[in-house]
Amino acid sequence: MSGQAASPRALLHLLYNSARALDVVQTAREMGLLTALEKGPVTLGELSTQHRLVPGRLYKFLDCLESLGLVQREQTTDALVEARYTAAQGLSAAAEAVVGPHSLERDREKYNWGALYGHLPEVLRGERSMPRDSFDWPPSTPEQVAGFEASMAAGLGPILEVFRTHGSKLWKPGQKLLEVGGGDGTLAARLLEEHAGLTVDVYNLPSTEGLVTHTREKHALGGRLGFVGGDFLHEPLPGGYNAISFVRVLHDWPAETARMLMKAAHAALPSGGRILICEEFRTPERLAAQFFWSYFLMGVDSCVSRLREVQFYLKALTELGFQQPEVLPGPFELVVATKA
Ligand SMILES: C[S@@+](CC[C@H](N)C(=O)[O-])C[C@H]1O[C@@H](n2cnc3c(N)ncnc32)[C@H](O)[C@@H]1O
Repeated sequence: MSGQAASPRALLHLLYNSARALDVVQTAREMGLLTALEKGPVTLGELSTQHRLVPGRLYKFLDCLESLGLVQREQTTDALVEARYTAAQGLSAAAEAVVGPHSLERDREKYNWGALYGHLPEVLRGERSMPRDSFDWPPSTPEQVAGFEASMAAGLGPILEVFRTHGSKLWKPGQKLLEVGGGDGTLAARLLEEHAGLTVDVYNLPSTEGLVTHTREKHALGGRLGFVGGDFLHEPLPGGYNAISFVRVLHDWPAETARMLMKAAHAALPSGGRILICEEFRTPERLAAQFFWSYFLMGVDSCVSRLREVQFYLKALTELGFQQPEVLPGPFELVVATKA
């Protein structure tokens, strides 16, 4: 794949055809064509025989995928059936994540984005916002709290993976973690299942206590999964922990608040205690994955929701006196630093 961005005009043509483009991608996924293409190169002849498809029609179908930049074609003769195709590595996994049955995008559709759709001039002028009964930040009604935390838990996959990859380096038996803004406790529960000697307290707004209780019961975790109700904007973080984590929390707040929270963690940790920060650090691909929220949150001023470069955190942690800030690799990176 060239990896080059489409020209503005090409991109706009594709955007205009987005419903049809999705139909093509979904069909390719469902018919197993993406997997075959990813194992490629494969010729049009082979692909149409394997899947019992009409070569001339499949060629046009593959033109659609090629225009989207999802496959590359080599054509050295005039014979259509000899055209050879290769898909971008990771295409099947990407299609699964974005258009598959458990797609994050599908989950986002339940939010009332239609309240802004077609009204962006008023939204941008500050004359129209997301109705608070549709979405409030932080979530206010019990339904909003439960719906929001369930959405967050559904998107934990890449986070669980980075924690799993570095688990043996991160945790020692007997350690206690404070999971700040820890949602319904799903991440905490998964960490507890993987690390027998660990205990975790979720620190979250008091309104989420019932959700964490439910998670504790669902995973049969007893006293290993605790809950500390509080509001980190108005109270210090509690002490007594070896590590404090912020997972998809700091990016919701302006830089000053994010720094204030890292400072609160520094104050609460003992010497040798660690801060862990995991969220989507800003890259072009992640900005694209964030498109829905960039759009939706135009109507919600109380939620800053910005993807920050990882350097922001490394600099802030060093300035606060944390030592050896390190970026552990993974589908979302994990920043870890130690209090001197
Ligand atoms: C974007 S969610 C992330 C949830 C979870 N860490 C995850 O990644 O799935 C932000 C979390 O911060 C919590 N939160 C928001 N404002 C808070 C506050 N003032 N004090 C404590 N927690 C807060 C929310 O309730 C929510 O659980």
